[in-house]
Amino acid sequence: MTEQKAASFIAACVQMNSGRDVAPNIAAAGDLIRAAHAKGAQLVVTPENTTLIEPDKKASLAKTPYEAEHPGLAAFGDLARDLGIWLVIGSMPVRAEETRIANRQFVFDPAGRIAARYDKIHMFDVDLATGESHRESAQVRPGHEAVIAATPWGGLGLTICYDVRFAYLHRALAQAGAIMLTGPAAFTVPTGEAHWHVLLRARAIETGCFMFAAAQVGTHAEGRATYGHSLIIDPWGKVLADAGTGIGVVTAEIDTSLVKKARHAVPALTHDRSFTRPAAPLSAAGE
Ligand SMILES: O=C(O)CNC(=O)[C@H](CS)NC(=O)CCC(=O)C(=O)O
Repeated sequence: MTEQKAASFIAACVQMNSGRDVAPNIAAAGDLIRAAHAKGAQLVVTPENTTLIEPDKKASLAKTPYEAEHPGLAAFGDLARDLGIWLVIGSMPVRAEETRIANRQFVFDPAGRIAARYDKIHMFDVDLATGESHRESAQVRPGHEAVIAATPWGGLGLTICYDVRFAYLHRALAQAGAIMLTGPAAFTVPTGEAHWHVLLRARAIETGCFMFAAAQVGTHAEGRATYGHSLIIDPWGKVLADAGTGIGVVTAEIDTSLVKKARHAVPALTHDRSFTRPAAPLSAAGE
């Protein structure tokens, strides 16, 4: 894959507050995607779980059809085609097997075809000090494959939410040809306040990639809250857009020549060294 193609374009992140019913979420996302297109966006990214945030696991399974029957597929494919844009649905949960779902990202090309799919690899299984607990792996079948979509502007590496904490995934994507990364999310408020900006900026800086991180925001069903602050970041780590805590759309002009510039200035992506894993800490007494 060549590193640079068409030089410059407008990208957008949609920030939304998805609820527990699929149809209104598809409609709300559609309105925001149209608003992004009206601002000139040629690539639009929506948050994790765009089509459903249903805390009840039984209900969530029941509301999550297999991909072929999911109304979001047709709706978003048609929308991408009607607007003539590259559309990334940050994730749309789909049934993967009888009792498990996949947290799947879809890239639609301007003809409305699926250009790429990615299943979230890292599962958010945590117990926060605030009492908030998540066991994503109880219902989600994790992915095993890193994916890069080919766009007219260059490779777009796909990640989802908690993946942002795993630098090696982003590094692998960049080393395999990504010059841009997606990082759609439904981040918690406490981890967002402490970690969101710094994690995303670090991934952009380490990889010399643009980062498009569209986020869920506000209060969802059963009091679940998400952090918002959708970000567009350049390869030097500069925040080009921050959506704050409202529902809406942010855009930024993406000058892909900045990728080469950042990687030329600091070629860390090509400076990997191999080393043996540490066997164990050295004893306090010393050797
Ligand atoms: O819960 C749902 O309804 C849908 N799933 C999500 O929102 C996902 C998995 S639980 N959220 C995250 O990965 C947050 C990561 C995060 O907040 C962090 O890494 O700090």
